[in-house]
Amino acid sequence: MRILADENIPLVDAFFAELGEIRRMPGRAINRAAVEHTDVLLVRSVTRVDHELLKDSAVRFVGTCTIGTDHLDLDYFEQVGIDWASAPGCNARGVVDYVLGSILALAERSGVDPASRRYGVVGAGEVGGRLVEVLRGLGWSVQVCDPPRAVRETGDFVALEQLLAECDVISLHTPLEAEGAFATFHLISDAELGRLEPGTWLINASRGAVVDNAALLRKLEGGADLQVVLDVWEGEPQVDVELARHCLIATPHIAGYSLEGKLRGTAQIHQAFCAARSLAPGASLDRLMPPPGLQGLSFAASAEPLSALSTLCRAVYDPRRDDADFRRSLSGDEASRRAAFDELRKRYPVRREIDGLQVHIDGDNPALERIVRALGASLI
Ligand SMILES: NC(=O)c1ccc[n+]([C@@H]2O[C@H](COP(=O)([O-])OP(=O)(O)OC[C@H]3O[C@@H](n4cnc5c(N)ncnc54)[C@H](O)[C@@H]3O)[C@@H](O)[C@H]2O)c1
Ligand SMILES: O=C(O)[C@H](O)[C@H](O)COP(=O)(O)O
Repeated sequence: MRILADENIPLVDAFFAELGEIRRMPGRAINRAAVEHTDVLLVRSVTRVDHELLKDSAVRFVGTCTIGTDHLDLDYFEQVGIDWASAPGCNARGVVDYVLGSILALAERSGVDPASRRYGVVGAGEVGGRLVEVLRGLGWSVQVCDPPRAVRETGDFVALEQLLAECDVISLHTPLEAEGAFATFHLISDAELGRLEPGTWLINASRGAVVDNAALLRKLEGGADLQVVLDVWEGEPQVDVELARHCLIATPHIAGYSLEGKLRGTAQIHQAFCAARSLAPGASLDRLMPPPGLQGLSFAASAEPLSALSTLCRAVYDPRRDDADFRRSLSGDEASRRAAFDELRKRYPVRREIDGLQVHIDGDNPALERIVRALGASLI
């Protein structure tokens, strides 16, 4: 079997070497010539996989080691009988950690208690659903907008208009859908931005085009009292430098880049491939996941809960480091900025997930215990 893999997929050898011969390429360079003699194509989000790419190829399985599938033409796969798989939820926790870190940075910057804010989560699937659980676990007020779920389930869902008007922290976690009853392309544009109260925080770690970037820039240049965190951009790897400069946190699509998230992505695709071909999976992630460098933290019983929350989150991951690296790259010309966007992602440092922490509290501190549980960390 001939396997072509994006060079940024970790552990490809461990999971796929016994299944066939592996070639690697930069994801953006994968083209028709490269896939011509390929049976299995393993990609990340930067490779558009459609009729144009696959029409003369031997590809019969496409695996994307990502949550998002907006780069795949799934209708075409269906039409021509190409098996495919994505990795639902693989890096959802990493995105939650990114959003938590961003909220703490916004709170510190504005001198506001994050517990006093009203949170609005738009899209409550793998990522948004976990985020809602963590925020509610912390005892914070959360509204959820998810129209597709609202038609299927009974639950406490609100309309987007209500959420935008009533919440002062908005976090977007929808898929990017260009068409259909629940289309999300430019879900947040002039009208929606106009509904936001002064002092709102807006976070987008879903897909760039869920927010109309030009409308957002107009709003910010008009002096709107709006604090913005963007991990994803319309037209990546090209980024609107002015928009990035107006953001409190700007990062190159790394919200989900925890080590666990990346390795789970490969493992899930391996499992899906084996299931599609009725093969027994030959490798298991349990044996391949390295232990985290930071394993535990210890607090005195007198620890102030909110400051302990910051300590816990930032000990593992602080998105301001990624913001600083990205911001430095914005001073170059367009070609160097595009290259830097990809390079920062390719050379991304090892980052672990907050729920892998073990926390000891030296005595009784129920408020801090609640925080530890809400984060999904273990109390020892
Ligand atoms: N920045 C990153 O590194 C990163 C990492 C992982 C995922 N993502 C992106 O995050 C987004 C969410 O991923 P996920 O795994 O939670 O997806 P998911 O499919 O599990 O959940 C998406 C949720 O959005 C809801 N939804 C759909 N249309 C909607 C609409 N118009 N309004 C409100 N809700 C709507 C769906 O019903 C679903 O519950 C995707 O765009 C994904 O590509 C980004
Ligand atoms: O969809 C996803 O899983 C994420 O957006 C993922 O982090 C994208 O990373 P990439 O495939 O671009 O490396």
